[in-house]
Amino acid sequence: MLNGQHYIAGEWLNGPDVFQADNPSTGEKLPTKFQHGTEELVDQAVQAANACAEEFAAMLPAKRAAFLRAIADEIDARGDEITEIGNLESALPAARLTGERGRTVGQLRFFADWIEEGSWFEARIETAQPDRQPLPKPDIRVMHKALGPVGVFGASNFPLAFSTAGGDTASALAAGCPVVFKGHAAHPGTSEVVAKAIEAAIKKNGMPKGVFSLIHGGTRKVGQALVAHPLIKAVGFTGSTGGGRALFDIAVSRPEPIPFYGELGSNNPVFLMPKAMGAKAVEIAKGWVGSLTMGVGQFCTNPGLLIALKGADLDAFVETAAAELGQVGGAAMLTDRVSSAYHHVTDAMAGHAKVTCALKRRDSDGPFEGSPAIFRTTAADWQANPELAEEMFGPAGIIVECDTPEEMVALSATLIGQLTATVHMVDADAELAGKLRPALEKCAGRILINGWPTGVEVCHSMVHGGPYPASTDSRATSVGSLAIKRFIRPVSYQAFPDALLPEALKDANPLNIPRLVNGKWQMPK
Ligand SMILES: NC(=O)C1=CN([C@@H]2O[C@H](COP(=O)(O)OP(=O)(O)OC[C@H]3O[C@@H](n4cnc5c(N)ncnc54)[C@H](OP(=O)(O)O)[C@@H]3O)[C@@H](O)[C@H]2O)C=CC1
Ligand SMILES: O=C(O)CCC(=O)C(=O)O
Repeated sequence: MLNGQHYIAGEWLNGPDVFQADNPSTGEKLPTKFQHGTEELVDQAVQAANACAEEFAAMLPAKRAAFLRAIADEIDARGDEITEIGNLESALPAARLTGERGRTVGQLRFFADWIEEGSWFEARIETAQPDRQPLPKPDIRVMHKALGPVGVFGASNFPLAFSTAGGDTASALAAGCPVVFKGHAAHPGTSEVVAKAIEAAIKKNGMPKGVFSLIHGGTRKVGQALVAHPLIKAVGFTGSTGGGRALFDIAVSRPEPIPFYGELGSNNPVFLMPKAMGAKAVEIAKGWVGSLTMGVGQFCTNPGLLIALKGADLDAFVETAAAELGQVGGAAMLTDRVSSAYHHVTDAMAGHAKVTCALKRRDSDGPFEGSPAIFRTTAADWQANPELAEEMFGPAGIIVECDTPEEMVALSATLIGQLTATVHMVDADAELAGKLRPALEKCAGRILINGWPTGVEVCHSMVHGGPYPASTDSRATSVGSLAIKRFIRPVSYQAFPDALLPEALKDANPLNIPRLVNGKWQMPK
């Protein structure tokens, strides 16, 4: 049974007004009335987070790891409830939500293992050389410490893996940062059930109450107040370029600017190499359709921009893709806003003088409907008309036709920041693919060969980010163990007596973690 309340530092609280989530499948309001957030409630949550920030940061990794694992267990224990409400609020099918839950709990357990392993501290020790000439060298040690309370914004398109206990929350808690989570109005019930799982884990593990709060929105002031709050030390965000940029501007304009890690939009260009197209255009087209339509195309990794040589192979590709897409019906998108934005951008594309429409349908008049679409243009027109590079968040792609391989290479050098870039090739395309690599390294966070970018693997070598506008900080990732780096900072300790040092830096290495000692790695016993 949902209560519709905010979860603030261990209490379930009301706000001044209420909102209801939409059921995207019917367009009707769901019954639960959720409380609006306020600036006062944001302050209450952040104050509580700040009050426990030092204790939480100083906790031994094993204790925080047990907490993360308990959250995962509590989410699993509510699996059916989460799938049921998640489906009503997002229209995502049960199988997708079950898979996303697996990714979410897997991510929490992954971070638990990672903080226990200990190399994330990046502990380095340089021992003193009192006799060094001309000056003695002091003992200097460094390790990474939690930044303090972190604000997290849930994404509409991943109600679990990029939401309440999703990647940003998991990496911030792993780092030792209390989290104040701003829920997405598209799935407040899903957020409430997951917050109840976190509440249970807090109680079972004796965590301080301020370590996690969920505050619903209902008004933009909530998110703005969270980013502007003087005690918030960093923000994690997944969403639109416009929303992310507005909040980024607040974060960096504060009297004390803070890091804002926004994972924003991307076209995810895919280069179809000529020899690969000659050998398997139909197979590649089928793969593209699968990736393009996954989750009604509502992935920031959706491959929405294809670049290929014009000719018979490309025509066969488009024919296959259009036929395959003909089998994929339109479906309800996440929100009215997402669906309206999709229709707006695809209508503009279809009406553009420099674009040919290879496929565009509207399968129903439902307010949240989104149907597949394919557009074609030339490389010259694509480059001369920047509006053709606008992200189409949904199951739509634009194919850019090049006259020559040289034109493909030239186009690659004009790409703006991307989460991913993909090359489909066979061995005989290696020379051309090699020429693309420098430009793709420059624009993208992840480069794939013969794969599809949807479905980000949670692992140690993942980068889910990229140069702006794909993200607001190209040095960061929001998925994988490197994500913890966003919420920690290095502190050096000079000439500290052993007893005053944090555990990670004590001579005896009580945490048994890898450390760089006088320039040489010492591995745990
Ligand atoms: N990069 C990605 O992965 C994603 C991109 N998108 C893109 O975003 C579009 C809209 O989807 P949505 O998920 O709602 O993303 P938004 O960016 O609109 O919203 C994300 C979160 O940020 C808040 N927010 C947005 N703008 C502001 C602002 N100016 N001030 C304060 N808070 C703000 C929203 O609050 P509130 O709910 O109150 O508006 C919400 O909590 C999609 O059509 C798609 O283009 C969507 C999902 C993922
Ligand atoms: O492709 C994925 O698995 C993740 C995509 C993503 O981060 C997003 O759509 O927000």
